[in-house]
Amino acid sequence: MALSGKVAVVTGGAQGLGKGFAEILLKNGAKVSLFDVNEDLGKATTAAFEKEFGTDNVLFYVCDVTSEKQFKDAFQRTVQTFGGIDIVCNNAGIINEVDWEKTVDINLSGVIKGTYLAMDHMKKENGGRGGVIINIASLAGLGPFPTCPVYTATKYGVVGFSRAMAMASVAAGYGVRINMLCPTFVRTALLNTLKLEEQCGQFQKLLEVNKTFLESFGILEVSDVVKAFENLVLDESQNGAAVIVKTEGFHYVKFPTAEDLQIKSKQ
Ligand SMILES: NC(=O)C1=CN([C@@H]2O[C@H](COP(=O)(O)OP(=O)(O)OC[C@H]3O[C@@H](n4cnc5c(N)ncnc54)[C@H](O)[C@@H]3O)[C@@H](O)[C@H]2O)C=CC1
Ligand SMILES: CCCCCC(=O)/C=C/C=C\C/C=C\C/C=C\CCCC(=O)O
Repeated sequence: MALSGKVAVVTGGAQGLGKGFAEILLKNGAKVSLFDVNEDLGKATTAAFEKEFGTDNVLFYVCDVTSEKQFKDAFQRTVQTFGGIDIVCNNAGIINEVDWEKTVDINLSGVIKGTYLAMDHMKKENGGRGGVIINIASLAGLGPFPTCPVYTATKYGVVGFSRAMAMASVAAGYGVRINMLCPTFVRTALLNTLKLEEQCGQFQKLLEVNKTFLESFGILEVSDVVKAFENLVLDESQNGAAVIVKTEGFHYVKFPTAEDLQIKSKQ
């Protein structure tokens, strides 16, 4: 998909990976609407992007992905201003094994809400232009991260939901591709939460497990994941596939496709 002139939404775009995804989309000539619950950080990131990429190309909405109303309004206002949506990246995520319901609300329900709202605007049967939805999972969506069982569950949920939606999109002829990104550890603010008792609760004492995992997988830079993201947005050939990002590089995980399961498109 050529990105120039396309319209993108990135949730959790104020910092970390979301900010990196937004920046590469802007560099490729897309218009980007950032949704984030952190107003101060969101405004600061938007101001920096406006300076570099122009005020007509960036929007920011204060939006908590757990709020259906805020999320719906932010999508609607983006469409009103930019004229449609072609790319959505459901990226907002947290780790909180104590308030684990909040983790499920943001990491899984937030991705489901974001995907359904994106589909409302993008699917061809509603007059949308089609496009791509990239849901940010984790390597912990493909294998267990023992100190964060609920985080792991949400990321497995993101992978399962996205695979099913990718096939539903083919069957229904929505014209929207869905992919998942599964990075190992990345140097962002999220990584610091691993040390915090209020976030990790009973699992905080298993610091040795974290140490073993961190030593085994290493730590990626945001730019490593951004490269994989850019490739995934541009490559239209792999609906329903996940991309793993490790320190060695990135590669597709091949799941059975809609075609393999003999799912036919309505159109
Ligand atoms: N950092 C890592 O090691 C890895 C991160 N991931 C995933 O990447 C995604 C982004 O993570 P990072 O950039 O590392 O985190 P981060 O903590 O640096 O950034 C997360 C952003 O999401 C926003 N956010 C949090 N709750 C929100 C809500 N309810 N509504 C809207 N925005 C909200 C925050 O304000 C922040 O701007 C997450 O889904 C995370 O699970 C996946 C694998 C590894
Ligand atoms: C606080 C940041 C840590 C959590 C962020 C995150 O999502 C990082 C995950 C890192 C590693 C993944 C954890 C478990 C993976 C277990 C097995 C993977 C098997 C699959 C494979 O290696 O291909």
